[in-house]
Parts: sequence; C-alpha cells; structure tokens
Amino acid sequence: MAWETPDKYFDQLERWLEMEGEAERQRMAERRLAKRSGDPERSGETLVNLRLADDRPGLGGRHLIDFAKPASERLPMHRLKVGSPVVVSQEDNPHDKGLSGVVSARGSTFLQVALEEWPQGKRFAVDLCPDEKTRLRQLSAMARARLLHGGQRSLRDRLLGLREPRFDPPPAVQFLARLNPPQEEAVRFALSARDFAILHGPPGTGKTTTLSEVVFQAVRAGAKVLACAPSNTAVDNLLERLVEHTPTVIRVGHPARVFEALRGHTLDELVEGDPSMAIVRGMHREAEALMRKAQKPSRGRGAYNRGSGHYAEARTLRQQARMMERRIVQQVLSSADVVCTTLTLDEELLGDRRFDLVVIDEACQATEPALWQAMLRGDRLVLAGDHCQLPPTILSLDAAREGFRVSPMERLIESLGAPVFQRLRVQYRMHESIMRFSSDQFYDGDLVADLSVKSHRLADLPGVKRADQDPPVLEFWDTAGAGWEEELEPDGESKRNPREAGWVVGQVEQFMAAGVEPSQIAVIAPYAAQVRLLRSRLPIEGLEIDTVDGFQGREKEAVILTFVRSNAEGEIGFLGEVRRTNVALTRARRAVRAIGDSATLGRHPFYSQLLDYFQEAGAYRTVWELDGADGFDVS
Ligand SMILES: Nc1ncnc2c1ncn2[C@@H]1O[C@H](COP(=O)(O)OP(=O)(O)OP(=O)(O)O)[C@@H](O)[C@H]1O
Repeated sequence: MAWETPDKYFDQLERWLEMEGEAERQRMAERRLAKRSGDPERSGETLVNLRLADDRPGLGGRHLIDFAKPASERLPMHRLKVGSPVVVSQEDNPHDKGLSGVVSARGSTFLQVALEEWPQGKRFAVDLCPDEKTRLRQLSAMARARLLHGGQRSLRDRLLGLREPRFDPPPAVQFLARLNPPQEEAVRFALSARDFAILHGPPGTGKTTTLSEVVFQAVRAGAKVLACAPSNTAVDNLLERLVEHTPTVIRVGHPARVFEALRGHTLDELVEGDPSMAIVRGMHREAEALMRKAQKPSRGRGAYNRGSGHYAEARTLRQQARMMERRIVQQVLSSADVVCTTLTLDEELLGDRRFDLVVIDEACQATEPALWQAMLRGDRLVLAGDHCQLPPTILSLDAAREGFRVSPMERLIESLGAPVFQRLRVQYRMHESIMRFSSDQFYDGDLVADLSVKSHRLADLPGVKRADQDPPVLEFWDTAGAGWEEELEPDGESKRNPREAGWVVGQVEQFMAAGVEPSQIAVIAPYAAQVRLLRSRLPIEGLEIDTVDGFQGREKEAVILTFVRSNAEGEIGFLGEVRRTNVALTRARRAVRAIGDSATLGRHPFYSQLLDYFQEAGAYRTVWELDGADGFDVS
C-alpha cells in the first residue's frame, strides 16, 4: 500500500482506528446479549461463576487475587491473557460497576487479577475491557507525527516510503553474544542504518537474540535505547535476553504484567529499592499520623484551628513526598541505558525523553498506528519480526479487508524489498524435514537447520522409550472419502470435527505411552470449537490444546495438528490464510502429526503442495489403514 502524502496516510489510519473501536464496542454489546441468553463464556472474553480462591499482596498496595470455578474446575477456553485489562464484577449484584484490573497470571484452573481494591461479593465475573486508552494514545501520537520537522520528519517520510532510506557502510563489531554468520551480518546491517532497518527472523532463527545484540552494541557506543514490543510477553522475552549483557535495563509497565523472575528490573521495584525512598515512606507515615490526629475529636479552645492545621500540614507533607518520589522515578529512569516497554508508552512518565535508537521486536504483530508513539521518541529504528507468521489481530473485518492487518514491517518489506531487510537463516528449533516445507514456501528455501537440531528426534529425549523403529518425524493422515466430516458446534459459529478429534486423542495417548511428557506436546486446531471439544476429551494436566494464535512465538517437542475442514464444497475458510498453517507447523521441534481431508484441503494450491511434500517424504497415511475407518467409532 502506498500513500501520496503523510496526511493521506494518517487520515486512513484514523479511519481504521475508528472502525476498530466500533467493532470492539459491537463485540461488547454482543457479549452483554450472550450473557443474558445463557452462554456468556462462549465469546472467550468473559469468565463467570468465579470464586475467590487465593490472594496475596502485590506491589504498590495492589491485591493479587486468584479467581477459580467451584471445585477448581478447569476454566473454559478464554482470551484473557497476562496483561489484558479486565473488569471484575459481582454476579449477584446487577448494579455493580465492577473494578478495573489487569490479568497478572493464568493457569488451567485459575485466573489471577491485580486489583487496586478488594472485591466485595461471593460470585464474580471477569470481562475483557476494550482498550480505549491505547487508541487515544495512538491518535495523539499520530496527530503529533503529522506536524514533525527536521530529522524526525525525514525519518517519518522514509518510513512512509516517500524518501529513500540511507545506510552507512557496515561497522566493524566485536560481538558480545555467540552469533552465527547471518546473525552477525544482520547486526552490522542494523547498526549501519541511518534511518531504519529490518531484521526478518523466521521461526527459531534467534531474532530476539540478534536484536538484543544490536541493543548491546548501541549501548556500548554510548546510545540510549528504547526497546519495545506489541505485547507484554514479547517485551519480557526481549528483556530476558537484554539483562544478560546490559545491566541498566529498566522495564516500564504495570509490575503485574511482568514475568515474576524479571520484576527486579521493573521501574516500580527499582524505585522502591532506592535509598531515598525511605525518606518518602517516612513522610507518608508522618502525614498519616497527622491526619489521624486531626480526625481525633478534641475539645477546648483552639481545637478547630489545631485540627485544620494538622490537615494542612499533612497535605503539604504528602505533596512534598509525591514530588520527591517523582524526582526519584526520573533519576532511576535517567540512569537506564535501555528502557523496555510495550508499544503503548506512558507519555507522562517518559516526559520529553528521547532515545538514540528505538528497537521493536515482534513488529509484525503491530498495526500501523501502534508504531507511532515509539517512533516519535527516536532518531533511528530497528524492526524485527516475521511477516510470514500471523499478522496483528483486527476485529473490524472491513478495516482488515482494506489493509489494516498489514503491519508496517510487512509493508516496508513489500514496498522497498531487499535493501531494507536482512533475513536470519540458521534455525535452532526444527528437525530438518519439519523445516523444509516452510522454508521452501515462505522463506525462498533459505533456512538451514543447525546441527544441534537437524536430525533430532523424539527418541533422543530423556524418558522416551527407544523402540526398534523410532516414531517418524512427520505424518499426515488423510481422511478423504472416510466421511469424517466437519460440523458446526451446536448454537455456535465455530467448526469442529469429532472424528478428527477422536484420532487426536489416540495420537496423544501414543505419544504419552512412548514416554513423551504431556507438557512437551501441543495440540493445535484452527477453530475454537475443535479446541473446546478436544479440551473436554483430553483433560490432561500439562497438555496444551489451543488455536494457532495461542501458540505463536512458542515451541513444543511434538505437534498434533487437526485441520478440521472436510466438506463437499471444498471450503477451507480461514485456513486460506496460509501463514496460520506456517505458524502451526513450525512450533514443532521433533515431530508433527497432522490430520485433514485431502479432498477438501487439496483444492487450495498451498495445501496440495503440503500433501505432496508429506507424500514425497514417505509420511502420507490414510485413515483407511485404521481398523474400521469406515464407520470407525473413535468419538
Ligand atoms: N547463534 C546461536 N547459537 C546457538 N543458539 C542460538 C543462536 N541464536 C539463537 N539461538 C537459540 O535459538 C533459540 C531461539 O532464539 P530466540 O528466542 O532469539 O529466537 P526467535 O527467533 O526470537 O524465536 P521465535 O521464532 O520464537 O520468535 C533460543 O534457544 C536461542 O538460545
């Protein structure tokens, strides 16, 4: 997509944001309706009938509260992630407006929410909130980006493709981490950019490792760096790498949203640990004592004056304490070489701070408006991601159709091509035969499996039984002609395939019988209804069953993939977004088992090539080989 002027670009983005806001509001209204009609949890954005299961104090006087179902039932499938803004409300009180909080942890049977206040009541609902605040911040950043001058304007115009990006000759670099040659080349390339550069990191190629090295080198040369990512999880992954070589990294953000092991690097904890904070705490204590004194009834001459004097003194003390705290916060921030945050920046906290370099990891998960807050803070920009995996989630189908799903990184690669990006090529995850198809389809056949993973197999894992014949790395089971058809979930829109689900149960059992741990297995289905069905059939501790989106950025030793679609019309729905299948296949380290209907899938050229690939690899099977496949009752 190309824009003639910055104004046209920003006009378009504002329109898409408005459409997205409308879609979000619509979704909330549908959720309210579903709540009344009986199955509120179907949307995945609400959990109901929750009790208080546990609690502990959190930072800054917050409460960390575990909500769970009665008798610790497993929670249904839901989209409330760590960092999601939520509202906790009393179910028995229809007038309760609820308390705002943030999801701070989640497990199969509980959801932990960080709340400022203690929730009153016995039965609770937790609802995902629309992220209005983020949208407003993006709009405000875009309004500022329209009016830029000087160097900032030149970077903006280059990011819009209106001017050529500039590169210096690659510098000589002494690397801190052990990198492979394409990673080293990518670091030199990123450091040579005068405006922006892109690191394209296919699955398992060490994109975050490489981006961290770019940050180390910049810091070494005296730069201040802003390191961002679209989600809290991605920021924490980056932070985990950054702290290895850069001691002065500070993570800005609600501590409840930060991995527990990394909380020592949060601004809140660093400020709390600052020696001057003892004085601030003392001032608060003194102010409280004065308030108590003022509230005590006292009689006699001058009592009223004494009381109001105490109030005034307490107020002044509190103001001074807050000012001092703000100063400490700013001092701590200034001491950092690297500030780490999500793309939704806290503008008030950062003030007019600027950075020599801004890096954005998982940049293909960010929409265009999400870029601008961070972009306005820096002189140079490095984006890292993989546009051959899933794009950002967009609720408004119209906006998505018009192009809102295209991330800025994807747009820049598509429009400017080879000069602006470097691809990493050595991957450290997949057996070579798992990698090959994805490499040929999405990465120009460029990927190479590192020796450490090239031929690794399940049988090499500790605890997995060695058999005469090792379990194969790949298998595709074809259901064509067996009548294993898809169906609509009762009362729902989502699709499922009970016969495929039955087959998946058998595969999980086989893996476990061979000694593979449930936590080493991923069961992936493109449709929520199939995920729900499988979760009800496989209540196994540690086994993860999720949609493709739920597994992006993760890996497992073995992946079982059910394609679900099987119909006479050859409809494949959103499997037509082939990047979804790229993500699903490339989560696997040592084994892939897939099941699908070649008669339905094979009409699409991508799936037809996938089937050929499995066939050529000697990994094609058909369910007719199974006892009683015709009318075979596995469900
Ligand atoms: N040069 C290297 N030598 C050895 N191992 C490496 C190298 N680079 C990366 N790795 C390993 O590869 C794995 C993936 O690295 P990293 O998390 O940086 O990748 P990523 O590309 O960001 O991952 P994802 O595909 O999940 O986005 C890690 O276990 C990392 O230690």
